Amino acid sequence: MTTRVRPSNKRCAVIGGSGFLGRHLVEKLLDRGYSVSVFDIRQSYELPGVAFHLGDLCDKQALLPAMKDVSLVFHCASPAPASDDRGLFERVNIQGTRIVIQACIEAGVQKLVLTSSASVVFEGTDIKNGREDLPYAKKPIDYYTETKIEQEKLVLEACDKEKGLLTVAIRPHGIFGPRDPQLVPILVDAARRGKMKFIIGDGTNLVDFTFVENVVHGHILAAEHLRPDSPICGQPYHITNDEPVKFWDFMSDVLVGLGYAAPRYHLPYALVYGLALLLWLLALILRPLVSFKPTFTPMRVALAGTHHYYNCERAKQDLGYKPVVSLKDGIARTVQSYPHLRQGA
Ligand SMILES: NC(=O)C1=CN([C@@H]2O[C@H](COP(=O)(O)OP(=O)(O)OC[C@H]3O[C@@H](n4cnc5c(N)ncnc54)[C@H](OP(=O)(O)O)[C@@H]3O)[C@@H](O)[C@H]2O)C=CC1
Ligand SMILES: CC(C)=CCC[C@@H](C)[C@H]1CC[C@H]2C3=C(CC[C@]12C)[C@@]1(C)CCC(=O)C[C@@H]1CC3
Repeated sequence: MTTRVRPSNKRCAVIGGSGFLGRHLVEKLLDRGYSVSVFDIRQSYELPGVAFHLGDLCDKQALLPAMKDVSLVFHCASPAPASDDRGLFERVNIQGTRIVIQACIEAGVQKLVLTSSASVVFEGTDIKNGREDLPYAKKPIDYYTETKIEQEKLVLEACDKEKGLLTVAIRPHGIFGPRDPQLVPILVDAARRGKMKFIIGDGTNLVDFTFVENVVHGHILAAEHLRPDSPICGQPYHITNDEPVKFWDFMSDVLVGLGYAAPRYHLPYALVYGLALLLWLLALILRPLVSFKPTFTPMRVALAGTHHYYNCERAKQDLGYKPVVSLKDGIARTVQSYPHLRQGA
């Protein structure tokens, strides 16, 4: 007879642990006394107490060693939204997530926490104080979002108390913070190329930007509340800073903090959206001949010119969630962490 070793409650694996959010999560888990295995396609750092397993999450045989004796798995790997590669998103976010679930079951993992996205309900039009019961977007704004929807459904449907795998999904929005390779670098690049002079629309649209440590806090609370008798099993949770801010005020605070001018001139939303759509179509038609990536994509214009903020009451009620870093402090810490992106650096 073989006796199965019961995995320690403090052993976990972070799939995507080399990425922006993943690394912050790993650091906090270590602080809280967890031992951590990272599974990622690349290794971006070294830390005492972290075992790296490199591979593609679509390969179950590569995944299984990272889950050995692990009771809790965080899945926060995804191709970057900017890659805009439908085949890659489908392979990694949908087929790969099926494989992650199978591997969890085979390895005897008890809890799976998925990093989903609040954008799974966003169709490019206003969302004000959206709750988790909004329907999934019927027309998602891009392939990334389309596959994040399928990914979330797969993970939540896999929650099965009988089989012993409990699942939950965290839906963050607009994650920012030190080491983010997307938001601040894209913004600074646009500013340096003189493209941050304009405000799309009237500049009053409210959006959630969430400091990375609050997102990490939400993930750990979800993991620690995930028990067979808990109402959170198989549910999605919005995790935000709970301080919706005008999109263009946030952009201005970051730009001014780094020594760049704030955007000043207004452009009508419909005009910019129309132009972005035209450019996108042109890039699609010309793809066999030339490859160019416009800065203004319809998706980015929609994100920059509409309201999209979410209610996180459910996380407060069920997880005891409360942001641990305010928006003001989050922006200050972020700005301070990018000395190389300052004007003139
Ligand atoms: N950043 C944001 O504002 C938001 C992010 N999210 C979600 O949060 C999660 C983390 O995002 P973020 O930290 O910003 O992203 P990152 O790209 O920084 O991190 C993702 C990590 O996963 C790795 N990865 C990608 N494909 C595979 C694969 N096939 N096998 C193994 N590892 C892989 C990436 O490697 P490589 O870099 O080489 O591709 C990277 O190290 C994602 O699921 C994202 O959808 C949700 C809402 C908002
Ligand atoms: C809350 C949330 C989901 C934020 C999205 C983060 C990014 C998508 C944005 C970060 C920098 C933004 C940006 C633009 C669009 C949205 C971002 C990429 C523009 C391209 C919008 C058009 C411009 O005027 C230039 C902007 C550069 C920065």
